[in-house]
Amino acid sequence: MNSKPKSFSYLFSYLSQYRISLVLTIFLMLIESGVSLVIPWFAGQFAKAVFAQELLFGLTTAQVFIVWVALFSVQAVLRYLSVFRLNLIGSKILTNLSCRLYEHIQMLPMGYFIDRKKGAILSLLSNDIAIISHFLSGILTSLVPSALILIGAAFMMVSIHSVTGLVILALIPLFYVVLKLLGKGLAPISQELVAKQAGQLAISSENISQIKLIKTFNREDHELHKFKAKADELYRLRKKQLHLQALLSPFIQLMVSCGVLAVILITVVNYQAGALGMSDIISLLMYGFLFVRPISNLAHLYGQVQQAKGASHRILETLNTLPEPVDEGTKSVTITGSITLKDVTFSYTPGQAVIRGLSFDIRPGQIVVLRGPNGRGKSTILHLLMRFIEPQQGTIFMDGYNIHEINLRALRQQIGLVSQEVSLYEGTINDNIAFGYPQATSAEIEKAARKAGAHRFIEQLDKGYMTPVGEEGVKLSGGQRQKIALARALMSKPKIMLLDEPTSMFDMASSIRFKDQFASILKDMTVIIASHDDELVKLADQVLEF
Ligand SMILES: Nc1ncnc2c1ncn2[C@@H]1O[C@H](COP(=O)(O)OP(=O)(O)OP(=O)(O)O)[C@@H](O)[C@H]1O
Repeated sequence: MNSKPKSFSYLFSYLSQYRISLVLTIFLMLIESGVSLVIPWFAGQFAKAVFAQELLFGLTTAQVFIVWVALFSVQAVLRYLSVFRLNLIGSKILTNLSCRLYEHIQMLPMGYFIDRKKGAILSLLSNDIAIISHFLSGILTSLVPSALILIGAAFMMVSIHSVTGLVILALIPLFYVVLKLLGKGLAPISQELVAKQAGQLAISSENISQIKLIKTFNREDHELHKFKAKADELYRLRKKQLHLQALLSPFIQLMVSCGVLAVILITVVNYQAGALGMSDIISLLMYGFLFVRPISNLAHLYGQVQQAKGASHRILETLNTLPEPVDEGTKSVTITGSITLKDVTFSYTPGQAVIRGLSFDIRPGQIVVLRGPNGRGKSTILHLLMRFIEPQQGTIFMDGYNIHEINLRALRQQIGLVSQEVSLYEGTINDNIAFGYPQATSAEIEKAARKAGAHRFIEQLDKGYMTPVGEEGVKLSGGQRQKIALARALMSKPKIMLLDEPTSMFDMASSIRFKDQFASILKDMTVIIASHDDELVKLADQVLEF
């Protein structure tokens, strides 16, 4: 994994993957721009022939018009092809970059997710990525043909009449200065707008996932008020942005119109002085008008750059966050289940240790109960063993190996975890039980479900194991979800089983059955249970009090 910090230019490296397509598209654009530049020249030649009462290249007037229509048609077809191809490249960048970012986000340590709202991460993968891909493909759509037309038209004008050409060229730095001045105000607004949009997405995503809570406490009005306040903030920012953007366009229009007027004046004066012919005037005016499109394209591009800067800042911050070292740790050991903690200290917030200097030894196959009041750090210990979080001091050993030496994937493969908040995926019960072991047969799934005490309720469902559980398992009860989570953890036959309040949602009968069959359900495993349940304490070989 490349740990060198990635900068804005890294995003441009995505363009290099589409070299051939880009070269082809730029080639199409060059031809299109060439055709656009030929048209005024052709008009001038045509006018010259008409005034001289001669045939243009030996063509009749009707044939000249056919050539003209042909030139316009070629221009239209080339424009269609180049715009389509560029948008296609933009979509490919969008797909590629979002997959790359998603891959990276998945590999980030839990700390990244603890510190951020879900909506803010979703906004990275949707809003920010879309802004960047539009920018990357748009920069070429606008920059290449616009620059070419500007240079080509300026060159043609200078070659027809140097003074006129130079007046137009003098407009370019002036245009740049105006753009820069307006852009100064536009840049922070655009960046703030993108950040605020992400914030609003974060709020709505959180509210929708907490809708039950909002309804329970009749907080709809309050939440709506909060949402409206954010929406108003966004509106005010958008208004400012629109105001500046709206100023940009007439300013540019004004400058371009002044430029065209200057061309008209100069050409008329020169025509009267006999320095220019009518055909030159026609060509010069057409080249003058040709300037309008690239200049407004460049102004639009400038606005896009400001937005892209904000979006890229957040994307790069995420891409520069180091992923979990999943492939580090050379030892792919098969653990037997012995665990040692030596002077382990851990804090979520610097200076506020949740666990301080903790040491204990657990032998393979032991049942250990972590007992203590709420908030003492029982779940935190389970998360340290999973390496979701890392201790600031001390060492954790498994089978005598420092867990940093054990390959992280191999380590997690051998540990089962049933969390306090059970997470199920949208899919069937079958899919959920086989989540960590997709090659499982129906018989294996049923066996795990029986052990977890889930088989009976599953059997009673219309579609049995093929019953969809809904998003996050909403279609199942809390106890049913807990049983499925237990079956899922049992499927991979872990050597260490971590259970966080495993029976908290079980009914009395299920709870008794679980405790009665505890030894056979969790046979050959080291079991660590965080629990307040005194009945479970009776099953323990070791009780660690906090
Ligand atoms: N992601 C987090 N960020 C900051 N503090 C946290 C985080 N998770 C837990 N804590 C804090 O760490 C402490 C220990 O939490 P933990 O969940 O490990 O306790 P617990 O003993 O399992 O509690 P319970 O019996 O209620 O399940 C608590 O004070 C909690 O506020």
